[in-house]
Amino acid sequence: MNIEQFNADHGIVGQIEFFEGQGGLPFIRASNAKANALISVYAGQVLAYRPAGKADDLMFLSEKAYYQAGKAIKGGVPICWPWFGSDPEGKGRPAHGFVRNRMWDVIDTAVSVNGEARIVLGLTDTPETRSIWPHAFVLRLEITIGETLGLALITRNSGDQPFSITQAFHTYFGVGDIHQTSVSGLEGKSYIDKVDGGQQKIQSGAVTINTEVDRIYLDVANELVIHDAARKRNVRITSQGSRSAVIWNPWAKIASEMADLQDDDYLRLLCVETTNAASDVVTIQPGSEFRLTAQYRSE
Ligand SMILES: O=P(O)(O)OC[C@H]1O[C@H](O)[C@H](O)[C@@H](O)[C@@H]1O
Repeated sequence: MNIEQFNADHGIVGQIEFFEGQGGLPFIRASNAKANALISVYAGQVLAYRPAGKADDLMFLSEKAYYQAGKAIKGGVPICWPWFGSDPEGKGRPAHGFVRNRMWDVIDTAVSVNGEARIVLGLTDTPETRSIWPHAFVLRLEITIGETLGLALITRNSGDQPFSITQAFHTYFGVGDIHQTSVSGLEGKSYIDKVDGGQQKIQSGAVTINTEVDRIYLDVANELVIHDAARKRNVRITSQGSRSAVIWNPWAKIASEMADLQDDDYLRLLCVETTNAASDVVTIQPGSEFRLTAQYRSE
C-alpha cells in the first residue's frame, strides 16, 4: 500500500492526509475548522468524527476491532451492501454483504469553498464480486466532513438487468451511558423484533435500552434523535432514501461473546442504522442509480 502515492494523488496538505493506520491499512485524516474525522479506505468506513469544540467523538470505535483483510472493523460506520443482515438467498454468503471487509478505491477528494472536506470512495464489480453477487455495479460513498457528517451511498446499476438491494449505514454511535440514552422519532412505529422471533410490535414512547435490542423499524420518518443524557448531547440523524431503521445493542452476554468488543462496551455504544431493510427493498433499473443519504449532527 503506497501512502505516498495516495497523498500525491488525493492528499490536500493540512486538510486531507493519508497515512498507514492500524493493521497497515490506508487511513485518511480529515481536519478542518469544523471537524476532525478518521476514515479507512479499507471497507469504505468512517471510523471517527468529532465536530470542532465538542469533547466527544460521535462514533464508538472498539479498542478490540480487527484491522485485517477479510474482517469487518467494529465501530464507526460500516457499510452493509448489497444486502443487510443474513444472506437473503441462504447461500451462506457473509452477513451484511461483501463491501465492509474489502479494500475500496479512492475516487476523489476536495475541500469546498466553505471549508468542508469531501472524500469519495468507491467500488466497481469485478469477476470476483460477480462470483459472489452476479451484477455489474458502480458503488460510491461520498463523505462530507463539516459541522455535520454527511454520507451518501450511491448505487449505480451498470448492467443490463434490474437488481434489488438492501443496505445500511450500520453506524455505531458512542454514548456516555446506555442506561441514560433514548432514541426519539420512532414513537408509534411498527418494528420487527429480531430478539423475539421476528414478531411485529408497535413502539410505545421513545426507545430505551435495558436488554439486548435488535429491531428493524418500518415506515420511519427521516429524522431520529439520540438523547445522551450522560454526555449532555443530542445526535440528530436525518436521512433520505430510507424508510426503515435498525436499532441494535448487543447487551452484556453477546458483547462478552464477541471477540472484537470488550465485555462492557455495550454500555458505551448504540447502533442506530439508516437502512433499506426488511420490506424496504430497493430495485434499481439498468443505467439508473439510487442514493441513500444520512447526516449526523451533534447538538
Ligand atoms: O457483528 P455484526 O456482523 O457487525 O452485526 C451486528 C448486528 O448488526 C445488525 O444490527 C443486525 O440487526 C444484528 O442482528 C447484528 O448482530
